[in-house]
Amino acid sequence: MRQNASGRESQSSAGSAGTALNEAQNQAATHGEGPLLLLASPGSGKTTTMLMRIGYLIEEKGVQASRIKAVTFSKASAEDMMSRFARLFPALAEGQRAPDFSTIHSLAFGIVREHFRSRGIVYRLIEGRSDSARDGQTLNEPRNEPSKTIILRDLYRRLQGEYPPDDRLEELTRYIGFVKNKLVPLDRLSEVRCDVPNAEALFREYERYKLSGTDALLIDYDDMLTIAHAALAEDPSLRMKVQKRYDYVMTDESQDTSLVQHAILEHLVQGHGNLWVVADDDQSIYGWRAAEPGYLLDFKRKYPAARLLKLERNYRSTRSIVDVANRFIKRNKNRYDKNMFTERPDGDPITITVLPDYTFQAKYIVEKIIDKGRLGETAILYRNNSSSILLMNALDRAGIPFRIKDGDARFFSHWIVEDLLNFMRLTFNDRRADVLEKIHLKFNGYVSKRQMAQLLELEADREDSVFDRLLKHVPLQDYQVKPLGASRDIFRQMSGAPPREAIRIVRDRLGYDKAIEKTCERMGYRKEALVGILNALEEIAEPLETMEQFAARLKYLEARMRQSGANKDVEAVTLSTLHSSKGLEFSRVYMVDLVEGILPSADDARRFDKGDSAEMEEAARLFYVGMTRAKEELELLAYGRKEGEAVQLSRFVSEVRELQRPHADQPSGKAHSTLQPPPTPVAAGNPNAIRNPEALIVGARVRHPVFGDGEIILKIGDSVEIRFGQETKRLSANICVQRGLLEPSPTVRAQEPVDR
Ligand SMILES: Nc1ncnc2c1ncn2[C@@H]1O[C@H](COP(=O)(O)OP(=O)(O)OP(=O)(O)O)[C@@H](O)[C@H]1O
Repeated sequence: MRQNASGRESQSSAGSAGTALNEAQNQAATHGEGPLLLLASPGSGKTTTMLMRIGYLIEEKGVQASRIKAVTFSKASAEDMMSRFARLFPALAEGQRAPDFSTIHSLAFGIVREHFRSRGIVYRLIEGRSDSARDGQTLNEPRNEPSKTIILRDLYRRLQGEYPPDDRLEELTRYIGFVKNKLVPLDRLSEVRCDVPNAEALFREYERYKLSGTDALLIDYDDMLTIAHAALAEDPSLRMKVQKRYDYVMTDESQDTSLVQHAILEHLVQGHGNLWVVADDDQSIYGWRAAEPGYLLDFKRKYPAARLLKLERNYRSTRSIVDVANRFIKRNKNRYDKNMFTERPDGDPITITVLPDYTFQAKYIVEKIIDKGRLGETAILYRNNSSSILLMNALDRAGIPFRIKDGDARFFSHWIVEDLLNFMRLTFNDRRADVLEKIHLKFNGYVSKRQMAQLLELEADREDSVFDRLLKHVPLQDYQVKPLGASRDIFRQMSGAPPREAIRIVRDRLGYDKAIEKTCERMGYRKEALVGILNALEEIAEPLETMEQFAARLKYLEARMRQSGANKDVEAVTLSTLHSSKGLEFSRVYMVDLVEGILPSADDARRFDKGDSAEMEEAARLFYVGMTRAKEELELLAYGRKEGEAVQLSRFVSEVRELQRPHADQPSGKAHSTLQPPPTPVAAGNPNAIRNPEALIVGARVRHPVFGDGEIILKIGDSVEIRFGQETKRLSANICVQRGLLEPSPTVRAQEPVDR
């Protein structure tokens, strides 16, 4: 490096890249032979250091680029590294001289191919997910690429008698990957937790199918790893051949490397031990996918000669963010101790905003974004993909360009969405038995499968509705007659209703909510998730006048989600899950839905209460990853109510609030374990008073001591217009807040409105 942090001239020529490394970076980049573990805090320049090391090895040590293997976490980061390397060392990045950046999967696949070739094994790859897999599509249909989704769906149906819903299929896929990545022996499968009934049997069936399903051996992405590992272990000539290929092996994001991946890397460096590993155990967020951060804690045992270095200086964020994030993560117990610090200025404190109700969140963010601008420097981060739906709906309505990182469009093909559209279809034409067939078990009157089959056999009558045909021609139970007659009338009344009203009628009067509840009991689904989908649909329907508009809006949003990478060249807000935000940085970050049950999840909390803190610590790390994406401004958003029920502020937000108080506890503070989810806090004076002017957002219902209950209809700067009955008042937001003049109206009062 041209110059290190201590000002000494260094021998390394990586300085040709013009970057002055600090002392720790410099030591790591110019490390000689043997294993090294570099523990790096967020924003501490680990990628920069890794690239500089490659430059150093080539320029200073005369190592041929092709003898260096740099393993990255994803294909996108391999590409990103290559382009960053090309910027730092343009002369070294061309043609044959370029170093070899790739994912561990691509490395493993190369080994697998060699192994299969030498044994004459014919194989076909199973591709990951197929969005086009629908009920009825089976394994027997010819396809170019076998799809893992279709294979698993079909095996599931064969074993369980019905198709799995998407989330169950996803859980099954995760389980299979987990077992492989953890190298779980077949006789210990039962020790791996999985919420899918008969997961173990399904796993075995899947393995059997891959061996016997077609003319060739089928392998999926996880198999690449296990097969490469086994081949290296069992075939000395292959192992030696692969070992001879690289003199230096480097891995990035190693906190998320799994056991089988570590094992492959071990084979690779067995001869020379030149393994250079960079990791941040505090950013390990893929435990559920079998990442093995514990391996890092054990690194010294595995490689007793290993050198251990730390990069603790954060170049990204202001001191306010770095200090709080550092003390926050120190509450985790299972970690290497690090002390992240920064030389950057203080900046603004982290903002904590608790809105009265979930429904205000998207509107609130939209207002903030309009107010603050700098779209390209803004990110909204969330725990679950489902959060993106209402955010994108609101941003789109406000005409704010956005891009979604790794968007997930499955919401739009969820069976709940299909159900609602079918209910609406039946209001257009209540003679369609084919539409009734899709929902006949889901509303009052409950038409059995047998009755439905009888109805379908009847000749379609031009005049009669499906209900009249049922009542006239199909034998019914006595108790069905009245509700089916009533349902016919309700469907007729619904015809032409605005979509939001129609959804409410389906839910309340046709008894869809009750049917959902029963399905949840029968199938073990999470009711909150399904109700959340219904509420999101209501929100999308809110301003629309017709059901056609509603269907078109859903189509539009789905298309928008599918082109998630759109707006690449436009100044656009980034929407991302916390997981996908790793490695990114933005001037301004909003973290949303920070309530108990989401982050941490109900499952994290349950296990934690039983004394198992692993998941809770991973949830804290995920929160930490989110916080450390922000360069200047970080706002944490929560609310007091969701889906009509009170919710509690995330314990992580309470911890941040506590850490921001003057003289908050210092290093080593409390473990997350000592903090219970807090009771919703109250303000001084009028305990219900709204204390943050930003909570006064359009649509919020408030109560004033003189004017009574009202609704905010306009807000421009400090001025808020509130409609109280027939009268509209224009008030100063700041004065109202300072004097505690407004509180949420009683429908939402139970919760604290806003806190900072
Ligand atoms: N020695 C240095 N002097 C000045 N700036 C630096 C130095 N090292 C890194 N940086 C800057 O710090 C920022 C973060 O660097 P980099 O992207 O390499 O971090 P990272 O450790 O990979 O981050 P994360 O793990 O959070 O994704 C970049 O803008 C980089 O240019």
